[in-house]
Amino acid sequence: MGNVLGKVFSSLWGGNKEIRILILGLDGAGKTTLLYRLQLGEVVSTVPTVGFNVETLTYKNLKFNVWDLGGQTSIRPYWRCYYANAEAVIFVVDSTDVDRLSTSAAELHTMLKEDELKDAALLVFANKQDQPGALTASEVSKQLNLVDMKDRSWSIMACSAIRGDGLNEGLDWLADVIKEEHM
Ligand SMILES: Nc1nc2c(ncn2[C@@H]2O[C@H](COP(=O)(O)OP(=O)(O)OP(=O)(O)O)[C@@H](O)[C@H]2O)c(=O)[nH]1
Ligand SMILES: [Mg+2]
Repeated sequence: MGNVLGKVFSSLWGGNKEIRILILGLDGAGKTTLLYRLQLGEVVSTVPTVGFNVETLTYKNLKFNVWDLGGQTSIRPYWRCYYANAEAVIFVVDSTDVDRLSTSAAELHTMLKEDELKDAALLVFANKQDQPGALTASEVSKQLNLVDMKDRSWSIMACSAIRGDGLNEGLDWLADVIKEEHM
């Protein structure tokens, strides 16, 4: 029964349409760790991403095509090559990297000014909550000026890509927003 309903709803939302999602954020924020934690359910060892990783994730009947882009300063200018048709951005922040929160905020707001992303939902992950000294989600939210953001669906979630906490809560929010926009 659940399966039948699932299929009905799945066709209502465009069936197997892949939903393009970008994972962005500064180098070392934990984007690649997060991607593979979500896809494989385990922690992989990573090296700094030069270029991108792309994986398909099925979550709550939605098929996400997830692009994890390298975050080093020299490759951030290439993020914009991937903006077209992105339905959502997952922006990852290292909550212990207090010195670079202003850089993170600047990159976030530069990105959000782009016309191609004007309708994209934004999920911020305040990552590395397993570390001592990690700022809370509300402290990160304040530093990123998220409350000033009008005309966009956004949310922030505290998480640890290593431990896995908070990830499903974040994706639940994203799946609900995407389903609302598709109905
Ligand atoms: N303690 C802790 N470490 C984490 C967490 N997530 C990622 N890391 C570590 O942070 C480092 C960088 O993680 P990556 O996933 O490679 O970071 P990235 O954002 O993909 O970096 P770039 O590819 O350079 O943009 C690695 O040593 C990860 O193990 C977390 O939740 N907690
Ligand atoms: Mg990476």
